[in-house]
Amino acid sequence: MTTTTTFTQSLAAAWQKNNSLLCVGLDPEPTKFPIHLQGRPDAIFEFCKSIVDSTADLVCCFKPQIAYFAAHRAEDQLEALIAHIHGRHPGIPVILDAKRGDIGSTAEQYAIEAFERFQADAITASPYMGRDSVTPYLAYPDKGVILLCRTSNPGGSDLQFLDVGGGEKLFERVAKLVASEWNTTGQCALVVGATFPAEIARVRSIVGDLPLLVPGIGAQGGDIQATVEAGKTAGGTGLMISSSRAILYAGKDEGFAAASRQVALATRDAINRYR
Ligand SMILES: O=C(O)c1cc(=O)[nH]c(=O)n1[C@@H]1O[C@H](COP(=O)(O)O)[C@@H](O)[C@H]1O
Repeated sequence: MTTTTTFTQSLAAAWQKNNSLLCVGLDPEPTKFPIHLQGRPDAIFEFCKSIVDSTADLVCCFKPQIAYFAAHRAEDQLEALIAHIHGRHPGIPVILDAKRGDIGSTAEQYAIEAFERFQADAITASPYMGRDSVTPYLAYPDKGVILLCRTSNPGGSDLQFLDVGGGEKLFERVAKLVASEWNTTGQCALVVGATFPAEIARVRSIVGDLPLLVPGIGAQGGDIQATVEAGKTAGGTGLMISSSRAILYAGKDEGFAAASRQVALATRDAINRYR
């Protein structure tokens, strides 16, 4: 009998192996690439591959954002990049950040795209179309489904802070629903922005040890100490703290990947100080 490693298990193993709660976000913007890569047809793949290879021992996961590839007709480079991560850095899970959300029949296609075409280990999705819109992703028992709860952007409050009754806010209802009713198979996680540490603490108090994807440190200015102290589990894990631009564009010339490594190392260590 073959046993498959689930996203949750891979994540837990990577937290331990690399002693890291850092997620490097792969949001490639060709205009920000070093000159020697610009104009190359495979520039997006080469840029991301260099970042991946120079940071893989420092992270608990990678998170490519699909729009940065699709906008440049570079889905084939995303496919190649995920295959490269799996081949060269086995055990490091890949989250496809796609923030999908649609009726079940369409979500089935999104699931095929994420898990069969791109071979991602987890996907980000919106919870707002309800349980049946998430079921097609949960049909892949080894994959993770990371649902938006309290996003890092200022406008996240427009809807997520609405009172849904008795003083309960919408993001709290999402946290409760996902942790108690949707996570029957242990595949779910939530997105909570680093820009709102009080809400990270609130979500942690609702969801037990559920993994939290926490973007918003680095370019968006989230505080690392406040984020870790609010979100860590009793065991000092439970978090995928994601940073994209601050790591990707740390350097400008041929030594860009080494510069990214330095920032990733400093960020991982800063996170570890508060675990
Ligand atoms: O799901 C996400 O990853 C996400 C959720 C959220 O609330 N805020 C947020 O910034 N993100 C993503 O996280 C990344 C943040 O990038 P940086 O601000 O450059 O670190 C982008 O790819 C966003 O799309």
